[in-house]
Amino acid sequence: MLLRNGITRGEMSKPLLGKSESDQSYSELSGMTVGILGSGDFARSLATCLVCSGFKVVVGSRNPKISVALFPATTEVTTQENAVNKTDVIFVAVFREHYSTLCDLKEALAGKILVDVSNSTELNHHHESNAEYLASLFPKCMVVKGFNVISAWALQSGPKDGNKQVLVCSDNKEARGTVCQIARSMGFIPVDMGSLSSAREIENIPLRLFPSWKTPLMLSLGLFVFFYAYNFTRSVIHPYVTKGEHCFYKMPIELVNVTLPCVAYVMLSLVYLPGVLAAFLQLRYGTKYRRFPGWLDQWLKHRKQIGLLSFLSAALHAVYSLCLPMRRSARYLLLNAAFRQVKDGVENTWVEEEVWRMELYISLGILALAALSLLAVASLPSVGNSLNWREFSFIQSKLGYTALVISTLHTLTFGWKKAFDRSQYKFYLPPTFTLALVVPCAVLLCKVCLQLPCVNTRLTQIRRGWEKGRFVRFQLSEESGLCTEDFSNDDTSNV
Ligand SMILES: Cc1cc2nc3c(=O)[nH]c(=O)nc-3n(C[C@H](O)[C@H](O)[C@H](O)COP(=O)(O)OP(=O)(O)OC[C@H]3O[C@@H](n4cnc5c(N)ncnc54)[C@H](O)[C@@H]3O)c2cc1C
Ligand SMILES: NC(=O)C1=CN([C@@H]2O[C@H](COP(=O)(O)OP(=O)(O)OC[C@H]3O[C@@H](n4cnc5c(N)ncnc54)[C@H](OP(=O)(O)O)[C@@H]3O)[C@@H](O)[C@H]2O)C=CC1
Ligand code: HEM
Ligand SMILES: [Cu+2]
Ligand SMILES: [Fe+3]
Repeated sequence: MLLRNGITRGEMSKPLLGKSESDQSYSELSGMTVGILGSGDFARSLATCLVCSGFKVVVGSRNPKISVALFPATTEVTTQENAVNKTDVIFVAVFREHYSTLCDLKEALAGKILVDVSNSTELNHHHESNAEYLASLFPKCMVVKGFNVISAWALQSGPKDGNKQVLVCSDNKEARGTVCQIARSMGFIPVDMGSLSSAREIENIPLRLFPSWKTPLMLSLGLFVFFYAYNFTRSVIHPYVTKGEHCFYKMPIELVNVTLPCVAYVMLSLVYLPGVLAAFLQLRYGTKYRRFPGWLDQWLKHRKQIGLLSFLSAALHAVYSLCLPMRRSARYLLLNAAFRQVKDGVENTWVEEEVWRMELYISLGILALAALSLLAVASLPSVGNSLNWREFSFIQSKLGYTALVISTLHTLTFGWKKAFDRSQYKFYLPPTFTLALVVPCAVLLCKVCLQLPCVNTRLTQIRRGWEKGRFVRFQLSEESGLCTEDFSNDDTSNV
């Protein structure tokens, strides 16, 4: 079924376009016989997918009689030697440890394409990659690395689930092309990775576990622990030590709901801090042709993950916030307050200022979350792909700063005058939101500075290629009329 798409597309274009190269390869491939050595999980899934893509499959097993029941009916299961003799392309679905047992087939395999699908068990386990090891055992074969990034499961369910890319490399260009065609016929997207020396890299890929998320995750975890400990000291230890009050019930919800928003808010500002730092560095260097320090480079690259984690924390904060009034503790506290009020004969405790403060900060919180949700949706590849880069960076940059501003207003209206209220200082520790405000406010302040006309013009010049103390590297003025100033050699910059 999967190949069908590929083939029909190829065949339909034939009458119109004449014989293009890929059409030829498609028709050459259909009905071609492909061999598989091994009868394990991977071999079975591969055979199934190859058969349903229109290939003939021959499986070479040490025990063909037993293995035959495991394969689709149209598959031929035979001895290793028989299978190898029947085809020119052979997938080696055997673990590296057993490659040497295939050495008896050396003569039969000479001149054929061997596809190494194996994975390593740990990063850089052996000094040479599995594929290079196979090539050294069979010097007369054309060894191609491929398909190891596809799990047996993904092969079986077809390329609609999971990763569709198949990374392929080989020292023989033709062999590489053939395997790419087979992958394409099966509905995968082959990615040409060049010579066999890339095999090591390709074999390491399935061993990685979210490498780009590690640092951002540690960062958010670190912030969480810090803010949680800070709040724990203020809201649980302080009342316990000073008045002997037990406030441990606050640990699962109330403390978490002070910690999470602070993590979300600080992380959001950490998404936009590196861009500001980069701009300042460019102003200082006076050129964009100088590399940023490594840590800043890494930081800039991790902004997406930091932003998504910020969104996750903010979403959790919203859910926790909605739960605040439905807790039993909240009801008891409310009833107790009501009783006290009745006893004191107070009829009305309405405080206009408090009402307005809360209405405003909740509404701002909801708006901030809405902006963050749009950012998160835009970072889905399918959505991002439908936007041009201008639209994408407009959403990411402008909407992101909007979210940061609204969050700041949310936090400020929540805090209101608490920062100036001495009773809010527990153990001399200021309220948590004041700590959370530091970095975001600094980022916003710097951003405002960068927007000042004198700074902004210089930054724009630098980003167009102008360099301090040098003549203009390229002249826009004649062709586009965009740039009429003469930027040459003015060290007395207006920054
Ligand atoms: C929920 C969420 C999801 C996110 N998802 C993504 C995502 O999917 N992908 C992603 O990349 N980020 C993502 N981010 C991170 C962040 O939104 C983007 O990195 C954003 O582009 C940062 O904007 P910025 O204005 O700080 O920086 P930048 O856009 O880097 O730069 C600021 C300004 O300087 C200009 N500029 C910068 N460098 C140059 C240069 N060398 N030459 C000329 N002009 C330059 C830009 O045009 C821009 O106007 C996400 C954030 C959040 C909160
Ligand atoms: N399972 C997966 O999801 C993926 C697996 N791979 C790779 O595919 C290869 C095979 O994996 P998988 O199918 O899961 O493994 P299995 O253990 O299920 O299958 C291995 C097969 O190798 C054959 N074989 C040939 N010679 C020997 C020997 N001397 N000793 C033992 N077995 C031998 C056996 O078939 P017979 O008895 O018929 O000869 C056996 O069925 C591995 O290199 C793996 O890294 C790659 C990507 C994903
Ligand atoms: C639907 C969205 C939101 C709702 C309903 C909401 C609600 C609340 C509530 C009720 C509080 C007070 C918590 C308490 O009493 O301890 C609060 C505090 C706070 N919120 Fe939100 N919020 C939302 C979104 C956001 C977003 C998107 C951010 C930032 C990214 C944010 C950052 C903060 C911060 C920093 C505090 C102060 C925490 C403290 O120090 O106590 N909120 N929010
Ligand atoms: Cu298929
Ligand atoms: Fe080993």
